[in-house]
Amino acid sequence: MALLEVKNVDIHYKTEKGTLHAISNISFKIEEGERLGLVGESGCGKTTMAKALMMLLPDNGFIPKGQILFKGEDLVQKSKEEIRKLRWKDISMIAQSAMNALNPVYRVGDQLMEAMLAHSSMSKEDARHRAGELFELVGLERKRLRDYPHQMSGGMKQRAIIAMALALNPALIIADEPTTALDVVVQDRILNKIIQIQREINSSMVFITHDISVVSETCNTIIVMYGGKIMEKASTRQFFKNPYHPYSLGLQNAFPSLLDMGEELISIPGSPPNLLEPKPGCYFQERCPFATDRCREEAPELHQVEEEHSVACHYIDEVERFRAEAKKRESWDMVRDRLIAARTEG
Ligand SMILES: Nc1ncnc2c1ncn2[C@@H]1O[C@H](COP(=O)(O)OP(=O)(O)OP(=O)(O)O)[C@@H](O)[C@H]1O
Repeated sequence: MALLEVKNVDIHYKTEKGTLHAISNISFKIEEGERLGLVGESGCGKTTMAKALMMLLPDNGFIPKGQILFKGEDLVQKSKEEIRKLRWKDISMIAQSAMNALNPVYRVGDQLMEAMLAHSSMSKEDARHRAGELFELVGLERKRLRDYPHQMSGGMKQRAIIAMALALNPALIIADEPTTALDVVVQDRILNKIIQIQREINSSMVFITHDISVVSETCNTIIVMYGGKIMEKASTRQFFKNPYHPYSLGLQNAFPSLLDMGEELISIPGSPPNLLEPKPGCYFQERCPFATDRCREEAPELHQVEEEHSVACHYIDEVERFRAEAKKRESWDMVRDRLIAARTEG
């Protein structure tokens, strides 16, 4: 049995303008010790998915369909109290704005101990000892336990938050852009630290990022999301060697560290779909250089293309041509022209 299995999940938000379909029919599994990267542009539903795994959706968010099975038990059906017991101890989260999550008027060490005492039967003495160990583990001096948040740099605060997320050896860690707010050198060090600890405690991890180059370095498996749907799902190795989906090809063009020296950066023209009024067909078709009438009418299912590699595109047989053409700037310029023409007509 997988540690986590997300099965046919939809997530909606009630808004003044109607129901927003943030996640549509998403399924994936995470095995013990696996690191899964959820990737996509802003607004594609990554944070919504992460919050759902912690059952921390805002009040207007709900799950009308599907199951989130953690160790075989459906989190969607659990009571608030049952979920509260799982948080931190079994599933923990390093949130996007984690650094601001520390309470400014309490010492950081006390906050760490409090989190441990609230979610386990540890004695105060054990918690104090463990807090010291954790600080050292994330690369902070023990004496920093006595600091208030304002006495720490951004990187130190983020390390303290990571210590908190790892305190009770959770089986699943959800890291939502855990280093975005930090400078690049610190980012790298902290990412390495998170993975080193994740390996030591053999937890599984969902790693959320808009930057696929981060996934290439940190994850075993990758899911590319677009408009709240899965476009491509593969082992990281497969994905970077043999990407299929035109959106994945576009993302790979847009990240410098994945390109060979000298290749130019090409961004994907246009913006993600309006999820308040989802259109039929493939969500990516407006921005896809290869879209046909079929793509405008019929939404593609996820097809398996290789072992543990699935793609939601009608034209997987044409992947060789797509790969060659997606490398050319003209292919994407043509999309830009098409979008401008559509806007002028509209
Ligand atoms: N509380 C909310 N109420 C209404 N709509 C929301 C709410 N939170 C998110 N959304 C919408 O749900 C969709 C998915 O958003 P989400 O934040 O999950 O995406 P994301 O990929 O994590 O983006 P980012 O990287 O910017 O956080 C977007 O269209 C967003 O506007």
